[in-house]
Amino acid sequence: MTASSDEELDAVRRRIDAIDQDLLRLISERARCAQQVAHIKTGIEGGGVQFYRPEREIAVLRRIKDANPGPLDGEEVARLFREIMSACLALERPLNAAFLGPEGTFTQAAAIKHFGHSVVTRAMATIDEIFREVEAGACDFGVVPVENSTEGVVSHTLDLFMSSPLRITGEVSLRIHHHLMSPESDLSTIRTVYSHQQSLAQCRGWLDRYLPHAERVAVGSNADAARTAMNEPGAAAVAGLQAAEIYGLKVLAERIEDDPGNTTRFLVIGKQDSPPSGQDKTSLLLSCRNQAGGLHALLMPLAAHGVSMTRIESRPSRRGIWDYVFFIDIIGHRQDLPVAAALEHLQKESLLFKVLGSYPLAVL
Ligand SMILES: C=C(O[C@@H]1C=C(C(=O)O)C=C[C@H]1O)C(=O)O
Repeated sequence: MTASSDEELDAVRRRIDAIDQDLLRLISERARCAQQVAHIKTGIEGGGVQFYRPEREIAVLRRIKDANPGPLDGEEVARLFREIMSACLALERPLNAAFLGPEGTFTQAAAIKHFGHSVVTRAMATIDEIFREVEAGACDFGVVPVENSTEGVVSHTLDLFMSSPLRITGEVSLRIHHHLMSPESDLSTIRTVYSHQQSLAQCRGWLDRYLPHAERVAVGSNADAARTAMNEPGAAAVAGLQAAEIYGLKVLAERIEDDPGNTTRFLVIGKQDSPPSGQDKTSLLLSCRNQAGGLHALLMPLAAHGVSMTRIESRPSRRGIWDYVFFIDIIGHRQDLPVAAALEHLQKESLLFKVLGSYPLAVL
């Protein structure tokens, strides 16, 4: 390196150091503003303060993405601001979120993607337990898997909504990469593969090809699988990278999912409703009369008011053999005029009518 390029490098580094000082000062100033917000909120609302405002956070992230001058990618800057807000909110009051444990599951990764790293994540053994903890007020929010792009819907989660008073307050999509990990170093020694049943299904092609003789054992979660494999000779787990790190396993094969676009959608559940953010989604639980044209009558009001439906799932209601309920997602907030009109109309057509929640479309 020449003397002049050395000097040039030094000059740029000094500039970076000065910028970091400015950033630190600005971030601290922002954090003090968040503290003031907390103070004002407590004054106005007294005991029942809602510190976390999802619609406000989403507005901040959208604004940042729209104003982003580059060269950093929009998603990247939004992620940085997600973390700044997470830390500022924790100064007001730390949030806690129940997820499907143990440590290292994709549900935990989804919780952190949604709330940022300052959220306190609490591992639960089952999806039922997540609902119960949030219902009891022991956790502010819960994060539950609801749908996978290759394996379809997580029906247990949908079933729990039938009897729960909780609301959907957000959604998170996560790209899922599966890895084969083991205490062993050689693929040929693997006799048992542990994983969650959905993950085994998502890697079926790879497992058929490379481990055709290994037994596949379904367990409660991917992280459980990693923990089990840790102490068992000849065992391997299919799980995410975090699990390999937490349980000290060697990654024998990376990204073994059959579909490279493999994505899982998670729902954030809580007691509070999210106010309109301008770009929202509403989830409904409906059931119609068991007669010809029943479903058609349910969907008519949506079409009549120009409301788009993005998903429909049917589930047996467990009340009678032919009695089905429908989980429907539509675009718009329940308070938006066309949606409000469609919902009023729908309610008259349905036997069972429940708005599971209106929540902002995910930014990250
Ligand atoms: C600062 C506020 O409280 C929280 C923190 C936010 C932030 O750091 O930008 C935004 C929304 C709230 O979750 C607020 O309500 O404006």
